[in-house]
Amino acid sequence: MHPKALLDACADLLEQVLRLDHPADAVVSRFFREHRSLGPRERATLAETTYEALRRKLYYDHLAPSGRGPKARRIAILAFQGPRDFLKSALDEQERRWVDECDAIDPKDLLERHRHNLPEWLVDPLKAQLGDEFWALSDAMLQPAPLDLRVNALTDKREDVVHELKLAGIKGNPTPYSPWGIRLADKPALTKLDAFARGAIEVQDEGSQLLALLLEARRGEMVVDFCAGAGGKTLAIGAAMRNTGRLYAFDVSAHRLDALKPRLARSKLSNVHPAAIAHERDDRVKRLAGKIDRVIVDAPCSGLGTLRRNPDLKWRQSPEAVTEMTAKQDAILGSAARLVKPGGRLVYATCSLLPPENETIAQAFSSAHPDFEQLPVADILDGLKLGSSGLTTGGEDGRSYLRLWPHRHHTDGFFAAVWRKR
Ligand SMILES: C[S@@+](CC[C@H](N)C(=O)[O-])C[C@H]1O[C@@H](n2cnc3c(N)ncnc32)[C@H](O)[C@@H]1O
Repeated sequence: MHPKALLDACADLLEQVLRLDHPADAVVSRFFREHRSLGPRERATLAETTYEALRRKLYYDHLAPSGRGPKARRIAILAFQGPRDFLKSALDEQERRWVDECDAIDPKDLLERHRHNLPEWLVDPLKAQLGDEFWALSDAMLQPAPLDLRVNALTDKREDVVHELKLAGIKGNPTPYSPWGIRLADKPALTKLDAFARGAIEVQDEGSQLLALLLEARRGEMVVDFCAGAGGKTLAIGAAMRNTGRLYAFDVSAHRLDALKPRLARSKLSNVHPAAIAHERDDRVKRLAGKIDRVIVDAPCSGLGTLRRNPDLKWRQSPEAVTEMTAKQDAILGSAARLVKPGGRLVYATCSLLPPENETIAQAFSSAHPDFEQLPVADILDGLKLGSSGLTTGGEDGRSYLRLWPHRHHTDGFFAAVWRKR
């Protein structure tokens, strides 16, 4: 594609994405469906430029007025993810000079907001938790996330899959925390690989794998994944159960559960039972009350731990939406807890970085449910021989909750709390 045409396409796509009225990934997918002739490299440039524009939106909004032409084109030029020579061949002389001036700006001379590129309402709660480390987090949030895979523990060994990928020209290393994980060096297409087709690998962030591990689901048990979505954790848990017992995958979104089905077919698991529920107090939930060995609530949340992948969330979320979310989280956790039988385990998890969606929900649950004893996450990680150092916070000794941060652990941001029903 001619550089000018690709830059125009970037500007068209950005014009749609920057309205922020739909999730960026949905807008990008629709754009690709409407422009079927785009090749894989062009698609990569379009997607990466879009995500870069969303990541550094405040910075680019600050620079854009000094350029000329439609705003979406100016942002597309500033955020363009491709060789500089290629970009410049799409520009006129004046635009080229402008790009050079912008490239020469020293980040040290910028206002804080143009460096961290976060909305103000998010800055204070993050600084309150991290102090000076806030800058390491905000830098990490401006980078794309690595591509992590989870090896299907039912069918394959991690070292064999690493070797198989290597033979296919794909470099990957075992992840530091999850025994199932492989972190790839690049972002290759995976769907044509035999390992993918036969269900030996799934794309899953290492942090998400750790949440599934915290459930410690065993052979023959009755387990519920209460907010299963497209089943990232369901598939990991089903394999950990060695395809025995019964694993219910509940969700209020039948559409999301539909996306689980092809993954389930590839995985060779036959112990998973997806079921759409109307709400958290659905009759199906009531019928299983007190009968379940382990329940995981991967609650709907602000998603702010995933800003590397979903940078539009920081512009589409608001303090009001977070407050609404916490009421939902509280209600879902309370209902899901009724499923757990005496001696059973309950895991509450989010991919949020905000205490009101995390520690506050967990503490309120503990206070309201004296029949649930909180288990220190660090004890579980140590028991699994995964090592807990630096992964947990809270309680007198900092061992209560799992707290993963992109800049420390190179995973998405995750929280988890665990209880045992007395
Ligand atoms: C964080 S996502 C789950 C991701 C999934 N566990 C995974 O690992 O791929 C949260 C899910 O909760 C679902 N949800 C929202 N409200 C719910 C409710 N009241 N009961 C059950 N699920 C709900 C959403 O549809 C969404 O799929």
